[in-house]
Amino acid sequence: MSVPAIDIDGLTKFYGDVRGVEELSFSVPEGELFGFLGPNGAGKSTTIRLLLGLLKPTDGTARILGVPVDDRDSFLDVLARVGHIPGDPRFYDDVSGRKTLDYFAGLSGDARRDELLDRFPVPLDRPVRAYSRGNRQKLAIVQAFMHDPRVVVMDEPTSGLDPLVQQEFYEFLREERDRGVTVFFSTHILGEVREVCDRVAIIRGGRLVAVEDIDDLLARSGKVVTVRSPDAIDLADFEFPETIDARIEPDGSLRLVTSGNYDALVDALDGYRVDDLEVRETAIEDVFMHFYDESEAEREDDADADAADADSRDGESDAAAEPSPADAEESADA
Ligand SMILES: Nc1ncnc2c1ncn2[C@@H]1O[C@H](COP(=O)(O)OP(=O)(O)OP(=O)(O)O)[C@@H](O)[C@H]1O
Repeated sequence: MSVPAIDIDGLTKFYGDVRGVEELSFSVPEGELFGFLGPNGAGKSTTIRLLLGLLKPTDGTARILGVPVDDRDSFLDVLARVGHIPGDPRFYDDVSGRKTLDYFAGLSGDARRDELLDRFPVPLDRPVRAYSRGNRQKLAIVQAFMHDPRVVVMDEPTSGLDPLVQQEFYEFLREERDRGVTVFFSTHILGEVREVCDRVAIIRGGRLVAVEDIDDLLARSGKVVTVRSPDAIDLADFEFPETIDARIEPDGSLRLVTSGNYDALVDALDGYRVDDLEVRETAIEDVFMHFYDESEAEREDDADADAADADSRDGESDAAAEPSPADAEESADA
C-alpha cells in the first residue's frame, strides 16, 4: 500500500492550559480532496500549523508523504512538494504581485505560473498593499500551486473570493485531484464540503468528531418526510425501526427523518387524511448539526467531569486557568 499523503497520529497541542487540539488521528491518501470542517476556534489552524511544522506539538506526530515533520532535513525536502495557503495570507505590502511571485519562484519553482494567472488573474504590477482581499487570496492561490505541488494544505482558502471565482477554484481543485494531487483544506462552510470534498474530518473543541465519506454520510443520513394532515398526528404511530427522528412541528405537521423504505410509513398514513406529503434529501446542515450536537453533549460531559475533578481537589480553584502570555504563543524549534 502506498504511503498516505498526510498522516496524523495522536496529534496534540496545548497553549498553556488551553486545548488547541487533542489526540487527532487520521490519514489522507494521495489524490484525495479532503475537507477539514469545524466552527471558529475548533482547532483547524492549529492542526495545519502543526502539520507544516510551524508549531511544535505537545504530543503526537504528523507526516507528509511519509516524512515526519520533526525530521527537519528530510521535511524541508518534502516542503518543496507542498503548497500552502495560510488563513490570512500576508505578503510584503510594498512589493508588486509579480515580484512576490518571482521571490517564491526562486524558492521552489513556477512552472505553472502563467497558466494559473490566466485562471486567477491579479493586477501583477501593483503593490500588494493596493490589492483587494479577493486579489490577495488569488495571489496566494497562484503562489501555492505554481510549483506544481503534490500536496496542498489550505486554511479557509475561499474566504474573500467572489462566488464566480469560488466556483472556478472548486473546478480547479477537482482537476488537481484528478491529476493525483492531494488537497487538504479547512473550512467552516458546509456547502463547500458537500460540493468539493471526497471525505471530511469534522473537528470541534480541538477533538475529532468524525471522519466520513461525504456520499456515505449523506446516504445514511436518510430522507426528511413532511406530512400535513387535518387530523391530529400521533407520534407513536410513526416510531418504526427506520425512524431516525420524528417530531410534530409547531404547525401540527409531522417531520420524520427515515433511513429505510416507505412501507411502514405508507401503512401508518392509512389512518390519516393527508393534505400534503413532501420527501427531500437531508440537508448537509442537518447531518453536521447532528455531529456537532453529539460533540456538544460530550463536551458538557467533560465539563461536568472536570468540575467534579476540581471539586475533589482541596485548595484548588475550579476556574479555568488563562494561559500566561509566555506560553500562549510558541513557535517550532525549526
Ligand atoms: N497562539 C495561541 N495562543 C493561545 N491559544 C490559542 C492560540 N492559537 C489558538 N489558540 C486557541 O486554540 C483553539 C483552536 O484555535 P484555532 O485557531 O486552531 O481554531 P480554528 O478552527 O482555526 O478557528 P478559526 O476558524 O476561528 O480560525 C482556540 O481555543 C484558540 O483560542
